[in-house]
Amino acid sequence: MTALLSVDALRVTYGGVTAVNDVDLTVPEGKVVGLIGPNGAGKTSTIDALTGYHAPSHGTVVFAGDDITSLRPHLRARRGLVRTWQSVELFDDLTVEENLLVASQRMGVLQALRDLLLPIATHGREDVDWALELCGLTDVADRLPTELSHGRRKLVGVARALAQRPRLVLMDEPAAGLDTDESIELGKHLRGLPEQGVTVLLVDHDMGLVLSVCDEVVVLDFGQVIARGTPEQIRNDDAVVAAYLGGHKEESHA
Ligand SMILES: Nc1ncnc2c1ncn2[C@@H]1O[C@H](COP(=O)(O)OP(=O)(O)OP(=O)(O)O)[C@@H](O)[C@H]1O
Repeated sequence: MTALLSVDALRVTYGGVTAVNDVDLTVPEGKVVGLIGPNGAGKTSTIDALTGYHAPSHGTVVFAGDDITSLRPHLRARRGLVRTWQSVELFDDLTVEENLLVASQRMGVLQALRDLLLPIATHGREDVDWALELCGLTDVADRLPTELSHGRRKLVGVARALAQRPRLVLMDEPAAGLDTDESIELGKHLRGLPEQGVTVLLVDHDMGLVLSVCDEVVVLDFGQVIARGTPEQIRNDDAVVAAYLGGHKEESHA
């Protein structure tokens, strides 16, 4: 199995706080990999380091065979490594489709040349239609985000990342705030991504979602990997159970 993303000895610090310590991670192409852990375990810090939003103090990040450890976020995105955010910041005065169109525009010389040659409305249209379809949003393409349920707005956040045609999408808590039905709906869309050529690294507290959609799961606690394996192995792992029960009882949904 080819590794699309491999992370070696990643360390992330904020001043004197070590949020991620010596983490190795492999995301094989065509898989959905879960990254879970109690509050403060270092999940978002890991995503920030992998996408270039916070420079790691140690370690390497290799994507599609290239060392991207020092690459800026937009250059990683251009190579096909994109993320979603915990809070969905959509443009409320643009339609769902327009929100995706904005995301699908790639900046740079090629974009400028296309601006000269093509009407703006045609840019990225195929990618946007594809992302809308994948997330079951085609019927609300012309609606404003404020007209949608919280669950569907979260899906717009996912679709916005997909409209960039990523090879790997890192999702930071896409199920936060969703009810059970919305989470199941999201899971169906996530599970369909590998066959569309999109590999997924999924961070979420919704254990039902993570254990049902992921091929493998990595568990962090206090910035370190404490377990990795199939959902079945993780479900029965003593260290994982202890991490979630010991001192983290506030995570009733996990
Ligand atoms: N900007 C920051 N400055 C200082 N410390 C930070 C910063 N961001 C995160 N931390 C600390 O780093 C550790 C890991 O935080 P992080 O947000 O990565 O965890 P998490 O697993 O994503 O948590 P949650 O599930 O609550 O989102 C925590 O101790 C947190 O307080």
